Amino acid sequence: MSVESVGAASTGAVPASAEPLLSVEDLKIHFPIKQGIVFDRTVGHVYAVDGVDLAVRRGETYGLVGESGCGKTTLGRGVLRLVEPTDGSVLFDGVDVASLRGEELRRMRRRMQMIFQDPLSSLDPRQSVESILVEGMRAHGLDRGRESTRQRLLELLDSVGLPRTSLRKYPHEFSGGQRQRIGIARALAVEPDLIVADEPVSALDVSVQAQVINLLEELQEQLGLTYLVIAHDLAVVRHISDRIGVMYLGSIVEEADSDTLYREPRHPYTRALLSAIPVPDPRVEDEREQILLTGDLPSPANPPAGCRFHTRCPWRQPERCDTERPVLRELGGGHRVACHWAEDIEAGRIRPHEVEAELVSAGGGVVEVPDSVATTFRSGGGSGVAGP
Ligand SMILES: Nc1ncnc2c1ncn2[C@@H]1O[C@H](COP(=O)(O)OP(=O)(O)OP(=O)(O)O)[C@@H](O)[C@H]1O
Repeated sequence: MSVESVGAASTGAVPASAEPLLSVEDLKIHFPIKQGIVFDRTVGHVYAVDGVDLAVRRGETYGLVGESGCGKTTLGRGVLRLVEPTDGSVLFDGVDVASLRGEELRRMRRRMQMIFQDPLSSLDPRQSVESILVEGMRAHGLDRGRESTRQRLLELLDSVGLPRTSLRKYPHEFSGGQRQRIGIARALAVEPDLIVADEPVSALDVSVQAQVINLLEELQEQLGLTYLVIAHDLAVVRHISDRIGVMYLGSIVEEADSDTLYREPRHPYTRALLSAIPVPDPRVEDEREQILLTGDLPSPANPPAGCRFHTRCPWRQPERCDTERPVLRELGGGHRVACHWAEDIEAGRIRPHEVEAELVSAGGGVVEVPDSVATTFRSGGGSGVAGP
């Protein structure tokens, strides 16, 4: 079963009026770059997360997508306060996470759990499944006597579709998909409200990806969970998300409900990402236009001034794009975009530049470019974001 065979996307399940469980406001996470014999000199910063605003509603799945290195994992870790933010705030259930200390922080942490990309490296190979699951319960005072703990462990195994005989086994005795189920059971063991899932299926065979995604969706329905799902794969994000935020070099450049984002992408970067996804019908595939990005992702240690995307943008307008950083602004219906020219591009008032003399047809062949139709661009480095 491929990701394509996952049930219908869960778009629009949570009303826009629903209150946010998680609000991230102008979050910045900058890592110092140290030099010197004892690394005592700060010579710069990696601007991994550089002004992110987003809100995840209760019961919703918010998908965060972007190419490798754009800051998705750092943002997820910042939300859980596994890394200290440089600036901005993270509100969980209305409480500023940075204000919490000691017991209060520990209690808040129970309510926010993380699922990791590689279950093998996130599970201790020396611990049995029982010990992995009990550890978190014990830390949060949820192991209430031998018999009820055992009952709870069996329930957890049932809920993630693992055999009850799994308790005495060790991570290496399971397949990749089963190990991810152990990771999910470990997160569920402490009864969280929010799960941050960082590339939850990208280390798995395509054949088991859909099973794990379906499991996450079923658990959400049964337990009323809220998800922040981080992925570089647009197909995974589309199928699981109610809303999607597209990240580029430390900030969100576009946000909309899942259907709207795929139907009407308004930021040049999102347009390029979506146009890179192959269409199964070969006739449509041959004829459609593809925007392939030129150049690589700039270094987050030295991001471009103005719009972070201007160095790769086919619609760049020199003065303003090079100097003025666009804010994430509302276009209506909850669709937000950080581009000065979104309306002009949509209306065709601004045409894309011809960045190279030749075009690549989506079918792969190089074609001559008539001057007037320079909407397809030859890739200089690829987007790095996978299609379905
Ligand atoms: N602890 C750290 N110290 C210094 N730089 C870091 C640290 N953690 C991450 N970075 C840098 O921050 C940037 C964003 O990294 P991050 O892992 O958040 O991106 P990502 O979008 O999740 O990419 P990937 O999908 O490859 O994990 C990268 O340039 C990375 O090298």
